[in-house]
Amino acid sequence: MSRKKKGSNNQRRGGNRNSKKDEYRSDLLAKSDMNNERFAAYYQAQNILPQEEWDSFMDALRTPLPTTFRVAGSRQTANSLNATIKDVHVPALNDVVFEDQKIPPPVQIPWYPDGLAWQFNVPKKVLRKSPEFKKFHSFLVFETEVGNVSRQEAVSMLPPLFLDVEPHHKVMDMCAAPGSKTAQLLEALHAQDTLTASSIPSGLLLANDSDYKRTHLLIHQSARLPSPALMVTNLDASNYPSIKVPAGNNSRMEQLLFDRILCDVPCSGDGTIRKNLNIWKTWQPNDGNGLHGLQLRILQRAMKLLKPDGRIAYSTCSLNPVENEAVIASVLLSNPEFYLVDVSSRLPELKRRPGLKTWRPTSDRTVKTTYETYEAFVANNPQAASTKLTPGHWPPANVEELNLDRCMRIYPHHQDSGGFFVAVLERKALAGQVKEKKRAAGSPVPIPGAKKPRLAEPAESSAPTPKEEITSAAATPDENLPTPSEVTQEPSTTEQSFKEMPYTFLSAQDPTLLLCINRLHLTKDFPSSNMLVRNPEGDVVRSMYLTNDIIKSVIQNNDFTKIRLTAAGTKVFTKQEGGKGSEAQYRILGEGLPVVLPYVDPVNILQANMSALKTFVEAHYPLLTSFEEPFKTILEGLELGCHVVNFPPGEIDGASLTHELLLPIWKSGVSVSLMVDKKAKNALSLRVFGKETSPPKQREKKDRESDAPMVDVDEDVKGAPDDEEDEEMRGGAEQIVVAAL
Ligand SMILES: C[S@@+](CC[C@H](N)C(=O)[O-])C[C@H]1O[C@@H](n2cnc3c(N)ncnc32)[C@H](O)[C@@H]1O
Repeated sequence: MSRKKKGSNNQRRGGNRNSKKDEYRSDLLAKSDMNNERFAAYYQAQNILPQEEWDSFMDALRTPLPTTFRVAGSRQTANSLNATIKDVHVPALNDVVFEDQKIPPPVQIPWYPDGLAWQFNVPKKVLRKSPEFKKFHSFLVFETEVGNVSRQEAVSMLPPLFLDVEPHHKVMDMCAAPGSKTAQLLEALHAQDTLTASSIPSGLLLANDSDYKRTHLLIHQSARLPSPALMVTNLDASNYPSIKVPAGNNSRMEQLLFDRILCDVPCSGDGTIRKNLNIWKTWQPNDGNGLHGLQLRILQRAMKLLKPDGRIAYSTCSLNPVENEAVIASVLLSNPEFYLVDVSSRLPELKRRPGLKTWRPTSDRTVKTTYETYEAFVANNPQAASTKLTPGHWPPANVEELNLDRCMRIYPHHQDSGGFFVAVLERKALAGQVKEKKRAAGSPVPIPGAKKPRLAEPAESSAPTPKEEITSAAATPDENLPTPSEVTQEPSTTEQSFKEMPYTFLSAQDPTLLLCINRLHLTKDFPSSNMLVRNPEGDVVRSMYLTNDIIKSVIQNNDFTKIRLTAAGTKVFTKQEGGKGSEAQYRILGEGLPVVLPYVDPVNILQANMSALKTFVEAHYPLLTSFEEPFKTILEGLELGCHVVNFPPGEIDGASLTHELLLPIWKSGVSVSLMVDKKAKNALSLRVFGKETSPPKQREKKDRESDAPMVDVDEDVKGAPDDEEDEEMRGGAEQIVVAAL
């Protein structure tokens, strides 16, 4: 393969950290090298498209994928930021001409609800050099950092949309990392959030991934929408243990079953070939063949965890029927209480093709031959038994009865997207459960490698006693982790020993908790019995987390020395050492404020204005004397510690705040500071005042350091990756403190 000249971008972005990815960047691989005879022969044999579409399909695969993003966050927040994109940014990009060429502005993806997803196709050079696009690009970068924008492939946004999640649903995301779809599910659970305050959903989202490092990436990502209803586990989804919860009001325990389950399974990922150019070089049919068994086991397990009338979305970013229709056909055969849902009238603007009813697997790397039936394959391959191919890789005899045409295939040339597959399955009402039990003993399709799932034991045994408290968001995402499409290994969760901290609920009378509630002026209805800490002694050492009732019940009734629980609830309070001479106190974390806000006594919320906001944003530790009256006197009269400030909409010097903003501050002796991390502050400054904040001046820093809080406000932000290329892998700032304006 010939390569075009290497750009200098790689060096600029920090040496060769991304060398593996950059090697295959679209501007480094000539179109003429985007060929793979095996790929073409295989998909021609599968008849995935009418012959007349083949050339446009292949052409689309050879063109770079447009940039797509989703306006994230709870509904009101997202709608508000979306209006800014539509009414401010897009008009400014409407008439951009670059090197004599008109550059098209971003457009809304037509099928995405409420126009919240966008797409644009602009060369990097334009993003760097056109002042209008440069400004828009900075806006996107900052909003992504604070979690208001999610750079996500358009097709990857699809599966959660078919689940219709509601705030009371119990939802499971079986293969969740790095978490772009988890975020969508969380947003749906939090549909009732307002611009400034978070709701506490009665349902839950259990997000799981078998890769430990990627689980922490997931935790990092989902901290963009802090939720007391989120739990993260690190387990093999194909063998996921049953979770116990009390049955109604009596003391009997029953298995927790889910209303909605997402199975976005590991796959060969050839639908991502437009951005993962190495697939051109490496593709061969056994990639998909080898994953079929794991995909099947994960989906089978999901089916056992689903409530009657519940719904599953199964998805892959692969075009291979062996990973798609073959998996669906096999599970339908062994679970007759399930059926494929006809979703053809949903998202009417989405161009899709029905699922296949015939396909021809092969284990021949060169794809010289493919086989219509398993029997034909065995007859022609003496080594058949040593391949990963099973009868379940082929269409079953009753394929016509399964409605496989209800599956959705998304092809790149139809709407300039990646390739994708989604199937929506529902479980029939209760009578089906009886059938399921009868069938379980002799399911017609053997599932390669299937194990009996473990049952969670009652929470009797004590948790391990690690030395230090670990905050759930402390992981540093690893940029060299494989992208989802590259995950082709059988999972192993046993590689790392299980060192998670225990989860201990505080007594509502815990003296430190009570002190904290008093100092922060929280109302009596604050759910103090749902506060947990994570350290072996169960004492308040540093941070306190809030969960909803169902997460509390799950934690209290299951043995988490056996279920690898890596996060639960959301961190709301953390200890703040005082400056010189003042005692330590607890403060509301920026990310926790929306959750705590409904319980902050309104009389204790300080009222500020645009001038105060400007002072807070321009300096890092502004002196009390730098504020205008009457806010200056209000600040001077405050006790030291954490307070909440309300900035109502307003204008100053041409800058405007269009929605109310509530932020935590910390008052020290002579200065006061916003308790938001640098990135959030930058995004706020850019949005309201049109400029970034400046780094602290040496002088300013020196003058105030004796007065400033001992812990920097950035203490909770660790290791956000800075690779803008890979949106699925991209983490964001951990604190979502600034709602969209
Ligand atoms: C396609 S990716 C998921 C992408 C994710 N849903 C998102 O939207 O960000 C597949 C994920 O499955 C995980 N995985 C692989 N084998 C697994 C297993 N046996 N159990 C659970 N997760 C598994 C991988 O670590 C990977 O993160």
